[in-house]
Amino acid sequence: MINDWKRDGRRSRVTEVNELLTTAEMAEADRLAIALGIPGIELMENAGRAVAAAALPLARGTEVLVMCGPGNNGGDGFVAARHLAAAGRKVRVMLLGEVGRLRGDAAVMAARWDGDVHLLGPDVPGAAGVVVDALFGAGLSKPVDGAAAAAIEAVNRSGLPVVAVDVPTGLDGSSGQVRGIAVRATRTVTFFRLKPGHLLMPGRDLCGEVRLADIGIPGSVLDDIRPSAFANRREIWAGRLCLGRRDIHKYDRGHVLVVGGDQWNTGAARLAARAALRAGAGLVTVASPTAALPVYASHLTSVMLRDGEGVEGVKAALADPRRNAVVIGPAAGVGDATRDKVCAVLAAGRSAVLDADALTSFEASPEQLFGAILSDRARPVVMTPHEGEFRRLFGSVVDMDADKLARARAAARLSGAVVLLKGTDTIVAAPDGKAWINDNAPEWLATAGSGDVLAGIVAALLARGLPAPLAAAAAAWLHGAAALRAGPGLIAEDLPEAIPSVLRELRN
Ligand SMILES: NC(=O)C1=CN([C@@H]2O[C@H](COP(=O)(O)OP(=O)(O)OC[C@H]3O[C@@H](n4cnc5c(N)ncnc54)[C@H](O)[C@@H]3O)[C@@H](O)[C@H]2O)[C@@H](O)CC1
Ligand SMILES: Nc1ncnc2c1ncn2[C@@H]1O[C@H](COP(=O)(O)OP(=O)(O)O)[C@@H](O)[C@H]1O
Ligand SMILES: [K+]
Repeated sequence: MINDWKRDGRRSRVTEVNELLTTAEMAEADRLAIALGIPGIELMENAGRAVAAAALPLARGTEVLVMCGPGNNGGDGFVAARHLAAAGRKVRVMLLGEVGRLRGDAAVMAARWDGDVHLLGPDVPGAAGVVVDALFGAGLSKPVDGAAAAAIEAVNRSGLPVVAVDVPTGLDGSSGQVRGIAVRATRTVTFFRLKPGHLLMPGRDLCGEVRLADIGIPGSVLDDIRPSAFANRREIWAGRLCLGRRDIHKYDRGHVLVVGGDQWNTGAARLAARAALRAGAGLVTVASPTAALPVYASHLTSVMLRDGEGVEGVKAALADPRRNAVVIGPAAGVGDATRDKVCAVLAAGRSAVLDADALTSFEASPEQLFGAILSDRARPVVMTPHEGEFRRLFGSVVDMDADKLARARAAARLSGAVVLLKGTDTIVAAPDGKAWINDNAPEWLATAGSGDVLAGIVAALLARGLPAPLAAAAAAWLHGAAALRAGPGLIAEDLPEAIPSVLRELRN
C-alpha cells in the first residue's frame, strides 16, 4: 500500500502525485532538477536520509547490512549507512565491486562513509537483522547475475526484513517485471514519484509497503516531462461523479441498455444491469431474446425489460436515443449473431462497453471490430478483456511478450477503444497513450461474474457522461473498493450492493 503522500514543496500545494514516471522519465526529472540549480548530491543526501528513516524502526538492536551497487542507487546506500550509524545502529556496508570504481555523487557519498567497506560476497547476510538493498535501482540495464544474484538469493532465503532503495533490485521500474532475480522487500522507499513497476505485478508484491519521499525535485519538472501513466486515484475522477445540480431528472443520469443472453444465460446481463443501476445510471433496460423474457421478468424489478430478439431486436431497442450507453458481451454467446449485434451497437453511435463474448466473437476478425470502432472516433468505446479475451482479440496484432502496460496501450492505439485490461493490476489505456494503473482490487474479486458487474459500472459512468478513460478508471476503482467493503467470501451479487457505501464515502 502507498501510505505516504508528501507535500510537493515548490508548488506549495499537496498534489495527488499520481503521475508515474518510467526510469527514463525519472532520470530526466533528476537532470531537470539539477539544471534548475538543485545539486545532485543534495538529492542523493535526501534520498539516503529517507531510506535510513524507513530502516531505523526495523533495525532496533540488530546490525544493518547495507548492500551497495556501483551506481547512484549504491550512493543512496552509503548515505543511508551514514545516517543509520549516526543514529546509533551497527552498520555493515558491502559493495558490489571496488570503491575506487565509483563515480560522481556515489563516489562522494562513499568517501563520506567512514566505516569499513566489504566486498559483496558469500557471507551475506551475515549477522544482519535488517538489510538495506541499494544494489541497483533505475539504472538496471540487464538481468541480475553473479555476486548480486547470489546475494539477493541469500537475503530472500533469510526472511530478514529488507528496505529497498527506489525499487527492489532486479525489478524493472518501468514494467514491473523481474530481470533475472529480484529482492523481496518489506518496504521500498522511492523518490519524487512512483514508477509503474511499483504498481504493476509482480513488482507491487516485491516492493512491500511503498513510501514516497520528497527529495527536493520540484513538481514543475513534470511540465516538461509530461508523464502519460498514472496511479488510478479517486482525485482523478471523483469530481465528475456528481452532476453538481439538484434539479435533475432520471434521464440526466443516463439510460443503460444491457444486451442480454439467452434463457440459460441470464445471470451475467442481470449482474451488469444491477451494477449499472447501483453505479448511478438513471435507468437500466435489459434487451432480451424473446424466449428468455420470462426468465428475466421473474428476476428483475427496478431494471426494465424489453424484447431484443436477434440483431433487429437490438436495433429496435436502440431506436430510443435516450438509451445512451450499451453493455454487450456478458454471456452473449460467441459467434456471428453477437458479432452482428456489436456492429449494430457501434453503428448506432452509442457509448459502448464491449466485454467477454463481444470480444471473443471477433477472434478471427479483429480488424473488422477495430474498423467499426475507428469509423467514429467521437463515440466512446471501452473494452474490458481479461487476459484470455485479450489474447484472443489482440494476440495476432500486439506483441504478447511485452509487459501488461505496453500491451494495453498497444491494444488501445490499434483498436481506437479504451482498453481496460483486467487483473490484480487492472490497466486502463486510452488510444492517445495515457494509462492508469489500478491497485485497490482484492484477490477475492477472482469470482464468477465479477467482470459482468464491472462492465455494468463502466456503462453507468459512460451513460452519466464521463469521458471513456475516466469512466473506465473510476469503474475499476469503484469495483475494487466495493469488493473491499464486501470482504472475503464475496460473490458477484454482493458487489452492486456494496457500491452505495463506497459512493457515500466518496461524496463525503
Ligand atoms: N534520478 C533521481 O532523481 C535520483 C536518483 N537516485 C538514485 O539513483 C539511482 C539510479 O542510479 P544509476 O542511474 O546510477 O543506476 P543504478 O545505481 O541503478 O545502477 C547503475 C550501474 O549499475 C550497472 N548495472 C546495471 N545493471 C546491472 C546488472 N544487471 N549487473 C551489473 N551491473 C549493472 C550499470 O552499468 C551502472 O554502473 C536511482 O535508482 C536512485 O536510487 C537518488 O540518488 C536520488 C535522485
Ligand atoms: N487476483 C485478483 N486480484 C484482484 N482482482 C482480480 C483478481 N482476479 C480477478 N480480478 C478482477 O475480477 C474481475 C474478474 O472479471 P472476469 O475475469 O471477466 O470474470 P467473469 O467473467 O467471471 O465476470 C476483474 O475485474 C478482475 O480485474
Ligand atoms: K535497490
